[in-house]
Amino acid sequence: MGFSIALIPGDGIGPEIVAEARKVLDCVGSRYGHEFNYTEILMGGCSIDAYGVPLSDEALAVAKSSDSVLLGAVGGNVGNSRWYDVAPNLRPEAGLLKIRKELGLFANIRPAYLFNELKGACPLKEDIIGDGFDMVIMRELTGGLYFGERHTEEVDGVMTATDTLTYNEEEIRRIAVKAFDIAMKRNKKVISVDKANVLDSSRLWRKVVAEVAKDYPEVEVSNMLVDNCAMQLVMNPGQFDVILTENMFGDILSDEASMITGSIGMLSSASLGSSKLGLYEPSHGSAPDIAGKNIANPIATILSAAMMLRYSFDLDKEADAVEAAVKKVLKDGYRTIDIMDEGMTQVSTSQMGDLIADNI
Ligand SMILES: NC(=O)c1ccc[n+]([C@@H]2O[C@H](COP(=O)([O-])OP(=O)(O)OC[C@H]3O[C@@H](n4cnc5c(N)ncnc54)[C@H](O)[C@@H]3O)[C@@H](O)[C@H]2O)c1
Ligand SMILES: CC(C)[C@H](C(=O)O)[C@@H](O)C(=O)O
Ligand SMILES: [Mg+2]
Repeated sequence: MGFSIALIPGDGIGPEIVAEARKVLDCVGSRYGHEFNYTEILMGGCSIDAYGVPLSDEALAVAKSSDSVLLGAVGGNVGNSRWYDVAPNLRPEAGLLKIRKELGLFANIRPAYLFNELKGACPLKEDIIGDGFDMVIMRELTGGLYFGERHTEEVDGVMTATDTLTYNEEEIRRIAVKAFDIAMKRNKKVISVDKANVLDSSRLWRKVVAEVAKDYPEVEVSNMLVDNCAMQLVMNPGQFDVILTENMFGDILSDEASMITGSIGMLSSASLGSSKLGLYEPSHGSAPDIAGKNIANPIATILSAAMMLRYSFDLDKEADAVEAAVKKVLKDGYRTIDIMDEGMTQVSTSQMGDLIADNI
């Protein structure tokens, strides 16, 4: 079968890791008889340099008309880059927020899974990790602080900046439904994470989640405050199956969870809406500190491509093949530097991509 993929390499390590995911997809294509047609588009700093905007209308139109979108990462060194000395909607990250909003991708699924082979790269003690770590963060992606009204102004001679956090019950309901649906396919346990001791939006969040829970009597549901959750993740990670949370809490907690899997270079993600069109990207950023060195871990992007096969194209056995190839390569002892451990063989970004592709 043929599938169209909008490919967004982006900035920093983006082009390096996307090239490896494409290599793996091409192997899947020839092994299983599918044709993946790529159209490369610019987003982020590279688009600002070329067109003066982080995402052009033309690029957005290509993404909208594709079967799926695969992204590396966008952005540069925030404290030290010409891309950030401008209005917020002209910064590299604005392109990412725009594509998420325009494509209606309100559900960001971030699976945090510790491969047995990487237990040595996990910073937690063995007795804390126990049998392993396998959970999903269901992060709301098109609401909250990222999309609220904001401005900076001088008030009584003092510079004052404002961001607003708004959720309506429809936005909460649709992401809660996604979380409960995924829990039904897993261990039937949802922990909804909020800050209901302080925020009105979190109080509404709790109320709506409780309503949705009534439709899923088999799912065990509880609430947890976000600060406690940050602590519980490192103290007792095994208690989590599905975390359901709002946009910014999910952003922060997913970076934390990634380290339990060994490295942020292991955490894949899928951003979905109500159609088959999804955006697939690693959870990490453009890593300017290691860009251009061929040392970045491409596995998060490769596993994101596997999620694309599964969710956007319904190619389950092909997705299984990619995940199995990643596991085999780790089992054979190959590691990029971020997950390197004693007695293992260190490989580059492109060597890791070759090894995974060879194992499809
Ligand atoms: N989806 C995205 O496009 C996305 C996501 C997060 C951050 N960003 C952007 O990326 C830029 C850099 O942000 P940051 O430095 O805070 O976060 P980052 O995730 O880019 O990097 C954090 C640390 O993790 C390391 N790292 C990240 N990915 C890695 C990989 N695949 N293999 C090995 N090591 C890896 C980096 O070297 C760095 O030390 C910022 O402009 C930020 O806005 C973009
Ligand atoms: C770059 C930034 C806008 C983005 C986010 O916060 O959503 C990133 O950190 C992520 O996790 O995808
Ligand atoms: Mg993030």
